[in-house]
Amino acid sequence: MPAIEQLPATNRTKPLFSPSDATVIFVLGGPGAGKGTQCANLVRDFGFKHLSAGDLLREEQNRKGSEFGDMIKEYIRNGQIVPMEVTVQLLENAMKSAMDHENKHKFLIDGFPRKMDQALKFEEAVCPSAFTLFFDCPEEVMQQRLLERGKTSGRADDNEESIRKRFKTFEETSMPVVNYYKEQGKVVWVTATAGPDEVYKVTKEKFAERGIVPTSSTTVKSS
Ligand SMILES: Nc1ncnc2c1ncn2[C@@H]1O[C@H](COP(=O)(O)OP(=O)(O)OP(=O)(O)O)[C@@H](O)[C@H]1O
Ligand SMILES: O=c1ccn([C@@H]2O[C@H](COP(=O)(O)O)[C@@H](O)[C@H]2O)c(=O)[nH]1
Ligand SMILES: [Mg+2]
Repeated sequence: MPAIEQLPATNRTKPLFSPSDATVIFVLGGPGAGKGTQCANLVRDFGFKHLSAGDLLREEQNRKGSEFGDMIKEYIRNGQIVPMEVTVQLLENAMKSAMDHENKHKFLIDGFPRKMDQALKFEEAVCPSAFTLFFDCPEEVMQQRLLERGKTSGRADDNEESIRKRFKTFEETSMPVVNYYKEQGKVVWVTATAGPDEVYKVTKEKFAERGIVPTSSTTVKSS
């Protein structure tokens, strides 16, 4: 990728894609709320393309020759939000690739936007969002899940110190984004304390209320 100030999305003031080119659903929730878990269910049943901002950043961090690798590593370990130019560009690149090579046009953008500047820039330069799916979960529950996941995940931020920092960033920086969309009536709110199956059941019900149904339910079975 070019230097940060030369990234194409940075200076664009009209969205590259319109809502008729691509459906974008932002997926938010605290660290460990179950965003990735539920996105996997939605991909399986609804045909979405799942783009996790965290996964794209980790991929860029590990890409040989990336000029952003060291910076990303530090931000992630400290639970801070990487400068938005990098994340917005990674998402734009991934969307383009999915549209061109996989003919996918419906996106779950997981763990993004985590900060107001990202929300505004993405919608200005890449694509307006349809709505935000928000998984609401108490900190104690999320902490338990993350510590459990940390036994095997190998993630540099699944430890007590990083988790504490991630919770702080979530409350101070990411919840204002959820509230911004909530004020516009653009949040689908799901309580995520129960087990994964129950959370998914409620998610599907809320999607159905918006007319979004599993792709398999429209498939005509051949005899
Ligand atoms: N509803 C649930 N009940 C119990 N455990 C869950 C539930 N949803 C997810 N988990 C488990 O909790 C851990 C975190 O889930 P997941 O990775 O989906 O969360 P996340 O919101 O994507 O987290 P992060 O913000 O760190 O990426 C995983 O080990 C997952 O298996
Ligand atoms: O828009 C984003 C999304 C994520 N980050 C950084 O990545 C980690 C991990 O994200 P997960 O969604 O938990 O995989 C997050 O704590 C941030 O440090 C980001 O900077 N910007
Ligand atoms: Mg995740």
